[in-house]
Amino acid sequence: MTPAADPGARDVPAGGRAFAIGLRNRFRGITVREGLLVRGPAGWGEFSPFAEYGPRESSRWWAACHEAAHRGWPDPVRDRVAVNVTVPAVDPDRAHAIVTAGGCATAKVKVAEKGQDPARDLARVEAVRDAIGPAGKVRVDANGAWDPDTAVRMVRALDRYGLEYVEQPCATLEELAAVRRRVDVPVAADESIRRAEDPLKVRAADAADLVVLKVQPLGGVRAALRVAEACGLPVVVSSAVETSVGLAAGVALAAALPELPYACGLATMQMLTADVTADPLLPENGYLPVRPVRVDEERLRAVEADAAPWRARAAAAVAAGGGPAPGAAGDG
Ligand SMILES: O=C(O)CCC(=O)C1=CC=C[C@@H](O)[C@@H]1C(=O)O
Ligand SMILES: [Mg+2]
Repeated sequence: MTPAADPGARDVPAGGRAFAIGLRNRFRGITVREGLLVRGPAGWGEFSPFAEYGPRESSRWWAACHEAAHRGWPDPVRDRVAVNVTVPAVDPDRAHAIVTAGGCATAKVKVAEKGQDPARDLARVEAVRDAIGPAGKVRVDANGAWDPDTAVRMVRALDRYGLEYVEQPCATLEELAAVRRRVDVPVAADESIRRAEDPLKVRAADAADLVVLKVQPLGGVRAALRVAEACGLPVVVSSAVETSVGLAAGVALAAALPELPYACGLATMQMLTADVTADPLLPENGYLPVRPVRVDEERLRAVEADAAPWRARAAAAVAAGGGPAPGAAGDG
């Protein structure tokens, strides 16, 4: 759903509660995750667009928060969701420890970090393969940082350790398609899918074997389900590194998809140093349970931040959502 399609999504929160929670390792250039939690008749919703996102793009994040708080989600077709452990662009020892502690049969490894030597990607993926064992699955995510030649070279080199797929090796659809023709490893589109019309473009360009969908950037669970349907490609649901409140929306999407052939990127609670619930959405034996999340007042108070700037961001997002469908692409 676009924000404009749900008149209720135009309600600005009066009583939202802001949070600021540290990250265990620097991820996507940030060390603190911030956002607003809003309570409605259907439960809690999370509004946590990254700092650089303007009102138009944030309007979809607001629509997702509003859906969670005021409508709830479609019925699940499964009661648990297989997940991957997420490995930031850390040194091999740390990567090994994260995978061992993660207890998942699939690992997603960040590569192509700005300023890092490619040899560090190889060492990190080698350590991850060692930690997860020969039967485990290893996928890598370059966040669009490689040019096609570098992507082909790096994917072939990293595939020495056995890759399940490579996520967003390059920035554009044309580049993804070119890489896809030249490597045997499947290609996943992530940043290429942020708007409702994007999946059709990904298909038309033959740019990907599968797509990564995130609930907040796409404007909610129902909106993401429609994107999945329009796309016709296998879906991996991934988080935007949210509290358990935001993660629950990702789990709801994964639980409602008719097919779920890959582990999802929803085991990100362990990347944060605290949560807002007494019962965080953490994997058990590589799976997240499909269940509601109850906010714990004491835990929320321990990470609470000034809500005024966040209410202002939400108000700006609501105002921007009334216009034409948001158009700015970006990394969620
Ligand atoms: O998919 C995962 O394993 C965890 C989530 C994740 O990697 C991401 C979450 C939020 C922002 C992104 O930079 C990043 C991604 O690119 O997929
Ligand atoms: Mg990604």
